[in-house]
Amino acid sequence: MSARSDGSNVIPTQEIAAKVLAEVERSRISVKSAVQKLAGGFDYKVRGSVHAYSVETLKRLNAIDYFLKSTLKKFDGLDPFTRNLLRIAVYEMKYKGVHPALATDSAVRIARERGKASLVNAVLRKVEKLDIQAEGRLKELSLTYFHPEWFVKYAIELLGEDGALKLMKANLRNPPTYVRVNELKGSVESVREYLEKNGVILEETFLDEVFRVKGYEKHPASLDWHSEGKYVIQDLASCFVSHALNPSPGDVVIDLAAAPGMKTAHMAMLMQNEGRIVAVDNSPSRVRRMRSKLKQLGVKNVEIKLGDGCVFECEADKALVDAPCSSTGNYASQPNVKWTFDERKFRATMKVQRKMIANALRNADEVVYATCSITFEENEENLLKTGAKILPLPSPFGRGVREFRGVLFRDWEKVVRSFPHLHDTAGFFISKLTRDG
Ligand SMILES: C[S@@+](CC[C@H](N)C(=O)[O-])C[C@H]1O[C@@H](n2cnc3c(N)ncnc32)[C@H](O)[C@@H]1O
Repeated sequence: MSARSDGSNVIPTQEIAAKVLAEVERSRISVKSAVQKLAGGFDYKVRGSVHAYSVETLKRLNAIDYFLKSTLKKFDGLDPFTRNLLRIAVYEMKYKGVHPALATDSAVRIARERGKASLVNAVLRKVEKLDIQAEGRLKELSLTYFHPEWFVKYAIELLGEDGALKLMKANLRNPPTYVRVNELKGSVESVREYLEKNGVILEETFLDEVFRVKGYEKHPASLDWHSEGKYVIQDLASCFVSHALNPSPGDVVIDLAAAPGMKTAHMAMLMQNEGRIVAVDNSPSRVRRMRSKLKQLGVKNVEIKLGDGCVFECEADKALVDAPCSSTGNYASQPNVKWTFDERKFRATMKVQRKMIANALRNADEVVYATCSITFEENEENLLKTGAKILPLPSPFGRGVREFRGVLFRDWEKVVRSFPHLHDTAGFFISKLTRDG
């Protein structure tokens, strides 16, 4: 822990969180990676508190920036640290329940070292007196529920107003934590016993190897067996994806968007480390992460390939396309995506998704196509456009969308959807395909 220059020993959570947000903005890395990079030397409680400050601020970015832009015309032109320090202070005074004078004082103290104390003080004193005055229903919902206007409109069309509001509220909660036992390294019973002995309260799910964490003294990710790869933290709907493909020990499986390897590792476990999985991804840094993750988890039947999943060739029995997507089902754990995914990225991503589906069907007889997106276009409509034959999947969650904006999807009862507000999971779409005819 570094002492402050004024001699106090207070850990400057706001200061580190402002640095984390500036880093997320600059290098587009996740909050988790930025916290690791900038607060890795602090104990897990400090890291947890910096993470919470950063994530909670990011979740409400549109409303926080509304206050700041109403007060300071040149807000976007500020240096990244000061801009994000102001955001943290506004989060504290408007949404965290910190007394405005206290939030302002701590921000001003931090800004003083950088010669920005009077600016920060003046802005925050004005913000304190401001309320949101939204014009129109969409804008009002957007600023009240902290989602972009286009998403509010889209979610209302897809789910009705009641469903959309419930989804947006669920996106603001901390996502539930699920633990998946890695049976390549330990039995379900031994891991369960270990976690319970360490004060983790577990609840069974419909999958034998997955538990929901109901409470803990220390977060399961901070315990030794997690570093030893005996279990991973993985969303329940994400775990269902590998079961949907149902790989057997003798199979050859191709995973066309594999990094960082959570589902590859799960499939390796279901295959008891036998057969062969070819795991492809086009991101060198994510492939590096996958390599070390698979090693940590004791996975031995995987060939890792840096390549383009849209064209990669490998004859296989089964293929998984866990496609790059808008992450609209993952806003609870990745709130920064809400503010960065635009129309151009949507179009480019959907093109990749369709190419990957077509390539998977060229290489394998059975394909599972999954996304963590809630949009009809990335899911049901993509399947219509690729002309694949859809095989029925059992659903532990809900079913697909039958019709959206005049497009009919007849096979809606064969595919699976999960939603944060309905199933306490990320929003996933999961489907099983084969070649037509
Ligand atoms: C949803 S993530 C995959 C998560 C992974 N299946 C898991 O369970 O850990 C999508 C992945 O697709 C990769 N990707 C994007 N475009 C690609 C392409 N053209 N070829 C291969 N991989 C691609 C991204 O780098 C990212 O790792």
